[in-house]
Amino acid sequence: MPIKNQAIITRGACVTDHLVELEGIEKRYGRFKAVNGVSMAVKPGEIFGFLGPNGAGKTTVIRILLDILQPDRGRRQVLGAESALSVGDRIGYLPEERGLYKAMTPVNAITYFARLKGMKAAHAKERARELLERYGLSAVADKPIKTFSKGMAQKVQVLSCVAHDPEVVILDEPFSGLDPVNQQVLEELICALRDAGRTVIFSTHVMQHAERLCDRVIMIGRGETRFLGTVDEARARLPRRLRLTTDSTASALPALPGLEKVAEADGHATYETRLAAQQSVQQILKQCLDSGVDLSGFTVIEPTLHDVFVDLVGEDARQARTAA
Ligand SMILES: Nc1ncnc2c1ncn2[C@@H]1O[C@H](COP(=O)(O)OP(=O)(O)OP(=O)(O)O)[C@@H](O)[C@H]1O
Repeated sequence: MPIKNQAIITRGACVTDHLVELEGIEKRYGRFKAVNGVSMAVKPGEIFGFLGPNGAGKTTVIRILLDILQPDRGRRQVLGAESALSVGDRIGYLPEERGLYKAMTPVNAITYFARLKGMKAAHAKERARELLERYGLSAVADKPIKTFSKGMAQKVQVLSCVAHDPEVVILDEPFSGLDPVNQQVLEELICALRDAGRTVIFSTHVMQHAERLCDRVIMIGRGETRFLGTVDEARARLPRRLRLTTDSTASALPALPGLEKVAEADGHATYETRLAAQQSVQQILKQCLDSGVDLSGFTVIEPTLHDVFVDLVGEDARQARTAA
């Protein structure tokens, strides 16, 4: 299938190398401001993560992007168009609310959605069978969806939104409801889309998926951007930590930044300290040995995207829960 992505899109007099752009998006529901000044841009071929706790505004922003909702303020463009509706055949969208015609078979459902996006019937059916085979559903390809588990039906819905080979794929919480094996299958599908030159945007609050898949992420908390950048840039926001295991007492340890006991078992205690950006681990170990500390182990802990999420939007999540 030909790759339709254009590296550079001309929009009126303006040239942009972004497939998707949002600028200063604001949205109120009544008096409640759900989105407050979100700006972001997605480049061709990127996997881009929309991250945030429940109620952060992810679905609202995605719906604004797709012209399903109107913003109160701000500008958007998708594939060079001001309205995603005018380039709908080049977009694949998995909405947060799942829904398929239960009496249909997966082959017919995928064929139906591909035809709505402009594919010829025979080609759409061939593509449906090929996808079902590739993603482990060929044995049930001709069974009614009403006999499927929730996860199987969700896989069919994901395949329905990529069957027409869209340039941009937008998936709202695609991993929710899938077991670990099918989460892995979905990760493979997202990587296959990226390898074929497609652009994928997905929302999630499970950081491990974003950490493994995303080139860049936006973290939203209570409608506001808390972070925008690469996964490495996100992780670099937090210090590495050094974990030390010893049977010496805490008072024997040298004064280390943020030192705290994190575990105790069989006469050994484990402590953690923060490492400064360029600080050498050897230097701290030497300090310990010079102080007569009997170390039985040490580990350097790199911050994860989950740690950054908790640090940046954990408070937003707690406040949203209190307000609910
Ligand atoms: N139609 C609506 N009317 C009033 N408030 C709404 C409406 N839709 C969403 N909201 C509120 O706007 C905020 C953002 O909702 P949104 O669904 O965009 O968040 P989200 O990040 O996708 O959340 P989740 O991860 O739970 O799906 C929430 O506080 C939600 O209650």
